[in-house]
Amino acid sequence: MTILDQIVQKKKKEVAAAKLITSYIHLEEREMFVREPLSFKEFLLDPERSGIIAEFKRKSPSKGIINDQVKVRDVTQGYVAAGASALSVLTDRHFFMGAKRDLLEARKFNNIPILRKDFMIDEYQIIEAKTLGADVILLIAAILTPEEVKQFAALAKSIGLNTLLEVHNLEELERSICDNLDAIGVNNRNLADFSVSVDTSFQLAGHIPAGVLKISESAISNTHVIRQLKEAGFNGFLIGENFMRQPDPGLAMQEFVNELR
Ligand SMILES: O=C(O)c1ccccc1NCC(=O)[C@H](O)[C@H](O)COP(=O)(O)O
Repeated sequence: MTILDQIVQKKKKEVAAAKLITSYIHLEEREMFVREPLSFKEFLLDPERSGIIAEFKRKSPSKGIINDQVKVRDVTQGYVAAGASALSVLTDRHFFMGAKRDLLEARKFNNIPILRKDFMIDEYQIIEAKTLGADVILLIAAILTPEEVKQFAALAKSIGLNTLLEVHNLEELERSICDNLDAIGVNNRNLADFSVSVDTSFQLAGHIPAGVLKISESAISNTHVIRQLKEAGFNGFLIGENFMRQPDPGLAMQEFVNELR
């Protein structure tokens, strides 16, 4: 491909993103849109932090209500004080009792990367994620074609967002790997039948290419597993229910992190 072809290709992407931005963003949301997202890698690889991506999750399809008595501000600030490397905030309302305003609220009071935890199936949601103050988007291989993963990751990169690709098996991993991924997360929960096994992470660890962060997601409930996952090369650990089940999730995380040290 000639330089001119490359310039034109890049320009097409830039223009496509610009068109989406102007058609999707209301004036008052533009301020957030121009905010420079934080680097997922920088925070996850910071040895002073725990490696934990702490999730705000009121409810889930597999467990029903987990905790609907706590406030986003209290929980997320508690997580940050306990040494979280990043936050994860569910924005799906119907299945998780999440809300877009939860993400806005978490952004307002915290200065570490925030993952918009949702089911991204359209470019619109990626643009929207940035207007809500997210730094990282989630692409779930099980619900996207390889072309969509590639296209969405490229769009995210073009507007400065980090991308976490979530896989559950080798087939999903191999078919979905592409450029512009910052992290690959192995979900220990089978989203089809909700069964959980951390062995899924150990099985896929060696197949994740160097240069992207390795994240283990779901069903992590003790520090022993984290030590084993670290030995297997994982840089990040997404934890929701284990903390959210407690009346003070931030305090629960602080005790967990103390045990990890
Ligand atoms: O958690 C669920 O029941 C669930 C069901 C269907 C799709 C996604 C689901 N969870 C999203 C997640 O990935 C988890 O919230 C996240 O990894 C934290 O898991 P956990 O520590 O087990 O709460």
